[in-house]
Amino acid sequence: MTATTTSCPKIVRIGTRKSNLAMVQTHWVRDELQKHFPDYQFEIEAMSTQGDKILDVALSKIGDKGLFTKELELGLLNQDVDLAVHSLKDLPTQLPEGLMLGCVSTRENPADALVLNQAYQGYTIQTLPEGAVVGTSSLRRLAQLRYHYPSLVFKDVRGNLNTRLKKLDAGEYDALVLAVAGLQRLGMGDRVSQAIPSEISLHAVGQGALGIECREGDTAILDLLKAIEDTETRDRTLAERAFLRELEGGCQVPIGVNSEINGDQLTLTGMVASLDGQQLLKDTVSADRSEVDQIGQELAQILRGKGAQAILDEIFAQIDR
Ligand SMILES: NCc1[nH]cc(CCC(=O)O)c1CC(=O)O
Repeated sequence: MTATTTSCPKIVRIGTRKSNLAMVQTHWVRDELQKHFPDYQFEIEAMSTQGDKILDVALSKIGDKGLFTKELELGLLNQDVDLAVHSLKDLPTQLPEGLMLGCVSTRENPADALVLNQAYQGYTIQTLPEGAVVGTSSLRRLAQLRYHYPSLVFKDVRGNLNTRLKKLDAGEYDALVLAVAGLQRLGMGDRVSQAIPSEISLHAVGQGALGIECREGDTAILDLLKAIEDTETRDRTLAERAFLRELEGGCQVPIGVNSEINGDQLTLTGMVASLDGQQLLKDTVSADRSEVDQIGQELAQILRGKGAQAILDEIFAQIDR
């Protein structure tokens, strides 16, 4: 018998959705981990989630709590996978018992993107003509754009990114509003006609960042995840998530944010808007970046003081949560 020289590789199983975007993101995570830990073997386990199966119903009508994450979380709890890669935007602010947000990795441009039909090239969100048909499935985008541009016509759009772009190119819409990050990650950054300024559209909590979920206290996995953590993105998105959690909103309510870090200061701007575009409440809180939860909670309290709860209660009454 000859002694073997290679030790058995440690296997880490990574759970993901099957969508193109999810697969691109997960391959990135896998490649990064592999670079840092050449002795490990990383395997990808792709699963369908509820949100991938229900494609014909407006997201805002289904409610969104865990729509894109539940199956992956079950995989973690059942020990079928060791970590799950999510678009942080789709990860609920309250995680199931026994699971935690293990790390947040680098963020792409978190802004919303204006994508135009050929006949509308050259326009911006500010110059689109009255009556132009803008497709979005997000109540947050809808409420803010209605507030600023009441003469545009808004129409729901569903399906994966390619389906949506096909509908746009076929003339069903004159423009779409999508996340810059998703288009960039899929190599379609050239379809972004405009990154919509944050004065017009505050992005979704966590937009453009990846959140990696794992079992609570799984120190072996948490040690690996430290290698791909981006601490600035982590602090910004933790403050954003604290804000959303305090308002008890999911990704399908008209709540938007913007965050930045300058030195030790973290600045968080947040807004809550009514669906008809009549009301839009907005404010900003700055504090030391170590105070992520307090920043998010304080901003939520300020907006509550201005009347945010009444706006949200009316919306919650319409959405099946
Ligand atoms: N809710 C769907 C979703 N989840 C993540 C992204 C894009 C990438 C990201 O925001 O990280 C999208 C599509 C979109 O909003 O256009």
